[in-house]
Amino acid sequence: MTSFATSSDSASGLQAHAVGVHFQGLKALSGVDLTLQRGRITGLIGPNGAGKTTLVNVLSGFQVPHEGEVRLDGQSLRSLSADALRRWGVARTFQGGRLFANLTVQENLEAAGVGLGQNRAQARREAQALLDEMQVGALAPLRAADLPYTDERRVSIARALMGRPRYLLLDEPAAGMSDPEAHELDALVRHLVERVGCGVLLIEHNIRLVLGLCDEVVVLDSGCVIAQGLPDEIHRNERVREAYMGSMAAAVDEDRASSAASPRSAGAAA
Ligand SMILES: Nc1ncnc2c1ncn2[C@@H]1O[C@H](COP(=O)(O)OP(=O)(O)OP(=O)(O)O)[C@@H](O)[C@H]1O
Repeated sequence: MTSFATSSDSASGLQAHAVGVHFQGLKALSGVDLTLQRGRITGLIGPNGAGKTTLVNVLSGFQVPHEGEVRLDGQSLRSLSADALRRWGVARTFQGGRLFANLTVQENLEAAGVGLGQNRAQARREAQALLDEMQVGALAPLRAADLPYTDERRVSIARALMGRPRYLLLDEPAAGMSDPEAHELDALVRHLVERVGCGVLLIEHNIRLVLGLCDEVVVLDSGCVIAQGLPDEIHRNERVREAYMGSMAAAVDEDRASSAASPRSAGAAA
C-alpha cells in the first residue's frame, strides 16, 4: 500500500478537518468538520446546494479541498487520489449510479474487485455474495444499462461494498424511490453496515428516514455545519427546524408521537 504523510492528530475515523471548497468565488464548503466512525451511520442533510455532494467528493478524493484536509485515523490523505482512497477503504456511490452500462451486473462488481487487487475467483465469489445480500442476485447476468432505477441503486451499493470498505459514502441512494422503497433500502444498508462494520455517511432528503435510521446527523446549510448531534437533538434543534425542516417538522412530530404509542420505529412511518 502507498504510504502517506502523518499528521500529529491521532483521532480515529474518517475526518473532514476545517474543509473549505470554493468555485469561482462561491463558497460551497466553509470550515467543515465531520468525523465518521466505523459501525455508525451518520446522516448528512441540508437544503439543495448546501454542499452535501461537495463534501462527499472531498471525503472520497474526487475534490481537493482548498482549505483544510481529510484524515483517516489521524493521518492526512491530502496527496491521495480517489483511486488510492478507494484502496484505503473509502468507497462511495454517485447520484447517477455510474455503473459500466455495457457490462453485466456481475462484471461491474468483479471489475471493482479486480481493481482492488482481488483475483478473478475472489472477485466472482464476493460479487455473488454481495448481490445476494442486496437482494439482487438474480440480476447478475443482466446488462447494467437495462436495469430499472431502484435495482441500479442496489447494484451500485453492492459494488461499493466490494473489498469490504472501512467507510461508505452514499449520495442519495434512495432518490426517486417511493417512501416504502427508500425505507427498505435504508434498512438493508443498516443490516450490511452492522455485518461489514464500516462507517457510513448517508445523504438522504427524507428527514423521517434519517432520524429513524442514523446514529448521528449533521446538518449543512450554505456550506457550513449548522447542527450536529443525535437524531433527537437534531429534531429538537430550533435552528434546524426553522432553516430546513419547515413543515416537515410537524410531520416528524406526528410520527414520533405515533411510534411512541406503537412498537414501530419513527423511520418506518415514512
Ligand atoms: N463543479 C462545480 N462548479 C461550480 N459550482 C459548483 C460545482 N459543484 C458544486 N457547485 C456549487 O456548489 C454548491 C454546493 O453544491 P452541492 O452539489 O455540493 O450541493 P448539495 O447540497 O449536494 O445539493 P443537492 O441537494 O441539490 O444535490 C452549489 O451552489 C453548487 O451549484
